[in-house]
Amino acid sequence: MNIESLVRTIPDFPKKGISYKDITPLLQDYKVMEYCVKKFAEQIDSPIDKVVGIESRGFFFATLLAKELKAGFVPIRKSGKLPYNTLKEPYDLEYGQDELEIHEDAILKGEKVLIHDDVLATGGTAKAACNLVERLEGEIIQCNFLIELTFLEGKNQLEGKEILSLIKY
Ligand SMILES: O=P(O)(O)OC[C@H]1O[C@H](OP(=O)(O)OP(=O)(O)O)[C@H](O)[C@@H]1O
Ligand SMILES: Nc1ncnc2[nH]cnc12
Repeated sequence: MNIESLVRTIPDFPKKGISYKDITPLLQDYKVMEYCVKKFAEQIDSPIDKVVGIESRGFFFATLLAKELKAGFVPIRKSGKLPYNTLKEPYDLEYGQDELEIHEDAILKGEKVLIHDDVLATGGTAKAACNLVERLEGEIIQCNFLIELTFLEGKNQLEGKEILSLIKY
């Protein structure tokens, strides 16, 4: 299946100079979503306790993947959205700055964690997510992404982590 053809590139969104990868066409077909979930799942060879999805586009596949892997789902959200006690991590992204949060009881010490997001760009977001999981003493088994913008070298931020991306630009 050619999933790359279902990613739409929007020039100068949300800021001039950014070539935005829009995954919404890919989400419109449940067979494509099934295919992606299968592709992710077949490259995870140890049991997973929690799949962590990063707000907001990371949530789409993280919940599907959690169900497929018979794991729990944990949201990492942007500042001020989670209602209970949280841990916070500031981060930089390709077009700005923000802060991510996780509930303090979302991951138990030693739990095996898969981190998912739609896009790995500069890696700031994924790195902050890894820091949050590791502060809760979760063990990160893999970080996976639908899309990796290799020219931004986000992988360098995730040294020592297993990384999987279905589509690379
Ligand atoms: O590797 P980085 O340079 O950190 O960028 C990747 C992040 O940027 C996008 O999220 P965005 O902050 O645009 O939020 P959204 O998912 O809510 O649209 C994307 O979904 C990743 O989370
Ligand atoms: N170019 C891009 N397209 C979509 N999401 C992104 N997140 C960071 N950079 C992005």
